[in-house]
Amino acid sequence: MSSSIIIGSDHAGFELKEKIRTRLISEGYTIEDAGPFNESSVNYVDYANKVALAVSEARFSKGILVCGSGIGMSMAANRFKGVRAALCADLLSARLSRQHNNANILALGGRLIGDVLAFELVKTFLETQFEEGRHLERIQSMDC
Ligand SMILES: O=C(CO)[C@H](O)[C@H](O)[C@H](O)COP(=O)(O)O
Repeated sequence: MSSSIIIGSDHAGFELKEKIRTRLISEGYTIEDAGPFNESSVNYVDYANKVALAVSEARFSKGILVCGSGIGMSMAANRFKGVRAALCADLLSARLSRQHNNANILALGGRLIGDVLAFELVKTFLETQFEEGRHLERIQSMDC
């Protein structure tokens, strides 16, 4: 299924972002790359803001953010209304972030996980549906 996704990183996540972007394009996804476009040191908050604003404004349904640990990206992204960014490093967390939390941004630690796990995390995140029901009221109570 083709879908429009926005992706961003900092310098520490650049290499993994490029690999994820290439893989998703090959699978038929339309990808907006928020940058950066080289490995020069940058402020991860700048790129978290670009991706999170795009998702918050519903210009993209999902986003992917990659930095060294994923922590800073998730912190920054979750400051935006309507954004539910999940930092994941295992497949069950990635699945539950979608089923229970309707996460719309996946944060990854480019210095902490390998390519194979990263691809599986992205696949799980993009292909798992939100279960709604009891979870919807909980999310709505976050007023986000
Ligand atoms: O989560 C982060 C910031 O809180 C990321 O890991 C950054 O990529 C990391 O801090 C960058 O570190 P660097 O020493 O400036 O490369």
